[in-house]
Amino acid sequence: MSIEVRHLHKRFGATVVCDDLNLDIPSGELVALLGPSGSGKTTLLRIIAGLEQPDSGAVLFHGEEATHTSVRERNVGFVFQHYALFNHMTIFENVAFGLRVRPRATRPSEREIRAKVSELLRLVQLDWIADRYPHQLSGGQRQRIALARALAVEPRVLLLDEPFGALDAKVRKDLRRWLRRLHDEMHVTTVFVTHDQEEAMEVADRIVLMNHGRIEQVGAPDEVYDHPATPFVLQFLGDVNVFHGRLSHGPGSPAGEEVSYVRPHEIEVLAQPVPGSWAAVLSQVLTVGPRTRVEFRRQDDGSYVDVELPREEYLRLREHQGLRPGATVHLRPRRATRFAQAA
Ligand SMILES: Nc1ncnc2c1ncn2[C@@H]1O[C@H](COP(=O)(O)OP(=O)(O)OP(=O)(O)O)[C@@H](O)[C@H]1O
Repeated sequence: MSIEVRHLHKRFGATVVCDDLNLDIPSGELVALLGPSGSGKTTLLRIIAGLEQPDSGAVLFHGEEATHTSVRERNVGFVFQHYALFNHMTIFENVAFGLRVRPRATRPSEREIRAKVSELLRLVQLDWIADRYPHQLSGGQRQRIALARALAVEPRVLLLDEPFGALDAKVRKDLRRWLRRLHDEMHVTTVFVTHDQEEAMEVADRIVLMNHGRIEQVGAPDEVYDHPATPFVLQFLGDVNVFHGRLSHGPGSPAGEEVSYVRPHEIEVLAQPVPGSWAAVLSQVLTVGPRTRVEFRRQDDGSYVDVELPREEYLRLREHQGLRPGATVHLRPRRATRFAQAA
């Protein structure tokens, strides 16, 4: 089921939350809505679901106008950050619920319900806890059951709002991979909201970057990371050093103020100066796992520069070049991104 969003506008009082949003989601795709808090991700998701009405604009499901159809007619499955399972029902009954409440005419038989629920519990790898109650499950297990429950009614679209937001980092990581595999098996068109760029990059086919109610860029994870359309996208997708003034680069660059962005892993640390390098003094070293983050202070203007190196590389530089706090080195950006300045 494809989803199209056309010229969507929504405001709450004076706050513009959707500012002329346009988006095409092909059938079977897994799309992440990524952006900072308040950028309008949840509102867009709720408008797609039918839980919220836009002020103007349209939502189309499979080419058909769905803007004013009810949630039920849209046949969407939801999972929220804190998905309330029914505590007095077993896991099996929780997953079966959506099928049991169907009108008699479309309700599957008891045998079909049993087969369907067992299949879904196997799919989320929790068939062995069918007889337990929600309070006997971990947070991660509960979210997997929430997904199984959403999938039971065979939704045309799956909408997930920060589904792993309340879980700890390790469980989140496991569930991301699991969601990706599940999606590859099911191919249900899925839209999921996150403010975590790593989660979006790891899970999604395409990322929709939102900022202040607008879409800044839509693209595959590599595409948005390697070719960010705006400074916002570049800064949101990872740490970056911002340099004002000219960096050394070929002739023909425009005169006047220029802003360049260089990611910490795109800076070389050299013992000797080369054209375009800056002398800098090492001020701090921080190692987290396999990566070492080194903070330098430029000698020319006193600004700070973050450099990230593989830990082994840092240890080698420390051993052979005396790279430790107080040492002077030369830094050269390997790659810089610049944006055309608004006139
Ligand atoms: N029902 C509402 N009434 C009034 N303002 C609202 C309502 N829902 C959302 N807003 C406002 O709209 C803006 C966008 O909210 P939304 O929840 O869509 O953003 P978000 O990107 O999902 O943020 P978060 O990641 O914090 O959930 C916010 O400023 C929010 O306060």
